[in-house]
Amino acid sequence: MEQPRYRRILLKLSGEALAGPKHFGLDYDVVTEICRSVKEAADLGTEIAVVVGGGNFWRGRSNEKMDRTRADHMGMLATVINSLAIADALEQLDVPVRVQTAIEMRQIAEPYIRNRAVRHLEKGRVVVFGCGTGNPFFSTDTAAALRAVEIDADIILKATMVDGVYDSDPTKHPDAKRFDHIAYIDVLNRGLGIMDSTATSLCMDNEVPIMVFSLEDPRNIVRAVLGESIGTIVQNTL
Ligand SMILES: Nc1ncnc2c1ncn2[C@@H]1O[C@H](COP(=O)(O)OP(=O)(O)OP(=O)(O)O)[C@@H](O)[C@H]1O
Ligand SMILES: O=c1ccn([C@@H]2O[C@H](COP(=O)(O)O)[C@@H](O)[C@H]2O)c(=O)[nH]1
Repeated sequence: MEQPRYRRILLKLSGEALAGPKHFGLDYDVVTEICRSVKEAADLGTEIAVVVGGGNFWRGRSNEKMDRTRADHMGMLATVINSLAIADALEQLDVPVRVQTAIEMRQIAEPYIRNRAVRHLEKGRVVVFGCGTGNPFFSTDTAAALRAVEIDADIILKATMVDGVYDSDPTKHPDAKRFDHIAYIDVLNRGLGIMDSTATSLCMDNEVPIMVFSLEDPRNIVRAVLGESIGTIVQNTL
């Protein structure tokens, strides 16, 4: 059997990608396809924690008329909807899974308890972290960075709408150039918007590498876990 490159990963799933062709809300078939690849990756023996975005429902910063804190609370709730959908699809595929939320909602999910999350991972359960960091003015990328550091993940696999980090936003600049590798400091100095600067800084300070790759083909998750060169690696040393 093929060996996974990483002992423990933090998989950051784009919320937007879960909407599929409808571009809003959840497409359960898309969620299931992604979860098939998560199962395949888990079967390789790598421990998997998941943080999912909420962009398929709501992003606090996009709603300028609202009070930002309240809008961000709504965004965090959106991540819980996505987390529960992922948990459901994984369970239907017979993958053991637990959801933990940064804001308590005990009737729905476990509260986030770091040691408990690690224990779940050691037992081979996928752990899905909902509600981001639990604080407004942050993003799920920052939540992914924070949880990755807390659980001592080897890498953040950021599965998103683009196939890597470019020298400018490729959705706005079709001639943008993709990097195979880039240093965190260059992402920050060039102001590249693939992740927010808080998330990038947290990864840089704690030396957690990030692999950015496209979720258009969900099997990229398996390729990434096997250490194949897909997308862009962000780390300190090039
Ligand atoms: N330099 C860049 N290289 C690659 N993508 C970039 C760059 N600058 C901006 N982007 C944008 O970043 C987006 C990915 O980041 P974003 O945080 O929006 O995704 P996400 O975390 O998958 O979102 P969500 O979970 O909220 O749906 C891409 O779709 C792309 O438009
Ligand atoms: O720690 C966090 C994480 C997220 N939010 C809010 O949720 C939405 C959705 O997250 P994305 O990372 O944009 O997918 C985000 O726009 C925030 O409004 C938060 O407040 N705190």
